[in-house]
Order: sequence, then C-alpha cells, then structure tokens
Amino acid sequence: MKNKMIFGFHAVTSRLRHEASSVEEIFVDATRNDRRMQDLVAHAKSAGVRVMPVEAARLDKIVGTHRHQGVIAFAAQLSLARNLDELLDAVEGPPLLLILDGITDPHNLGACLRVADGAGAHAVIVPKDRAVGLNATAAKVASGAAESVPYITVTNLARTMRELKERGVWLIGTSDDADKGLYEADFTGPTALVMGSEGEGMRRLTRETCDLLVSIPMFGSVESLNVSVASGVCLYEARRQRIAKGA
Ligand SMILES: C[S@@+](CC[C@H](N)C(=O)[O-])C[C@H]1O[C@@H](n2cnc3c(N)ncnc32)[C@H](O)[C@@H]1O
Repeated sequence: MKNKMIFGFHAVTSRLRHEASSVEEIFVDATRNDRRMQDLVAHAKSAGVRVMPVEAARLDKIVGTHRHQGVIAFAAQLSLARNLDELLDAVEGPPLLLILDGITDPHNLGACLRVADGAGAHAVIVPKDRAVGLNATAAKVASGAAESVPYITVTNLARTMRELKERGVWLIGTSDDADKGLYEADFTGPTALVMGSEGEGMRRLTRETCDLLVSIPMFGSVESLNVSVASGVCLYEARRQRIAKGA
C-alpha cells in the first residue's frame, strides 16, 4: 500500500489511536519537549512506531506550506471505509466536505478534486456505483490533488449522508432551481457540500437527504454551471466565510 504523510498533533494522534500498526515512522521537531510532544512520542513508542527527532527546517521542507506543528507521520493508506471516521476525528475545526453524486466525466472529477484541494476541503466523497472512478484521466486533470485530498468511495451515499448528519455535519445541496441563494447560506459550521451529476443533477434521495438546497445566482442566459466550476464557487464561498469568521 502507498504511504501517505500525516501532519499535526491531532491527525497523527488520531492515526496512532485508530491504527498505530499502519504508521511506519514519525518525524518530530527535535527542539520540542513539551507535554503534548512527550505524550505523542510515548504513545508512538509504546505502539512500536519508530520516532525520529529532526530539525524543524527539515519538517518545513517536507510539508511545504502546510502546518506540521512539529510532527509528521508516514503511514499506509487506510481502507476507505475507515477513512471517513478517522478523517472526521482528525480534522481540526469544522470539516468541509465535497460530495459528488454521480459525476460521469473524468475531467470533471479531476477538476473537482483540484478545486477541493485549492479551497482546503477535507475530503471528496463519491458513490461507488454510477460514477466515474478515479482513473488516470481524472488523476491527471487533478494535477496532484488525487494524492493530496482524501477520496472516499461509499457504497450507499444516502446512508453516508445520514451518518454525517448524525455527526453534526450540515448537508448543503446545490441545484440551479433552489430557492435559497448561495450567499444566504452559512458554511462556517461542519459542512458537506453536495453536487449533482452533469446531466440530471442530484438523485432524488440525495436531494431529499440534504438539510438545505442552494443555488448559485446565474446572470446570463445559460441555466447552470459546469459541476467543477460550481464546486469551486461554493467551496470558495465556504472558505471566504470561514476566513471572515477566523474559523
Ligand atoms: C450541469 S449541473 C446539472 C444541472 C441540472 N439541470 C440540475 O438539475 O442540477 C451539475 C451540478 O452543478 C451544480 N450546479 C451547476 N450550476 C448550479 C447553480 N446555478 N446553482 C447551484 N448548483 C449548480 C449542481 O450541483 C448541479 O447538480
């Protein structure tokens, strides 16, 4: 299985708690010896995970612009089913998820992943059936985002949506015929943005499972936007609101 990087205390601790055996190695800032770091190192060592103290500059170089808080783990990808739970546990602040209900064009899927990465969405969730998979074309169009954004395939999308609701995630569906405008909706809490397919939009059950439906105002003569463009507009509105609120 391919290794992935996990950084930050919350995410690394969560992985150690959920499946320590998947963690191959942890790099920690050698100059940090506070209680939080001591606890994490003790937890890792008791689980038999190798801990390597390194210079902070090395951590900076590994993660680029991300915040690592002095800790990076290298771990195997977990099975997809476990990922959503682990992911929600590990997210700091309110989660922002993108649900794609039955996108069939790999270019659109790739572009959605790319904009999800850009806007800092925590995961993209797709149904297993009746949707294009993450194939080579989608991965290429995603320009690296296929590796950086957790991509979660679920067998029953409506059930996953209900589970998200139980975890306090607000499901905001999008449709060009929704009465409420995008800019009237609050995206600052835990949110899953739900997008429909290219031709038909969201399926009936998906639509009915949403807490709220919003439309992006259209000022010209066409009725709707391409799904990846619409994803970008909505995700960046969510991000704008969170920045304004300091979330
Ligand atoms: C090409 S549109 C599908 C249009 C389809 N007629 C429908 O009923 O949604 C693909 C998806 O992009 C999103 N979308 C496109 N334009 C939108 C708009 N103006 N407002 C809200 N969502 C939009 C929706 O998620 C939609 O399901």
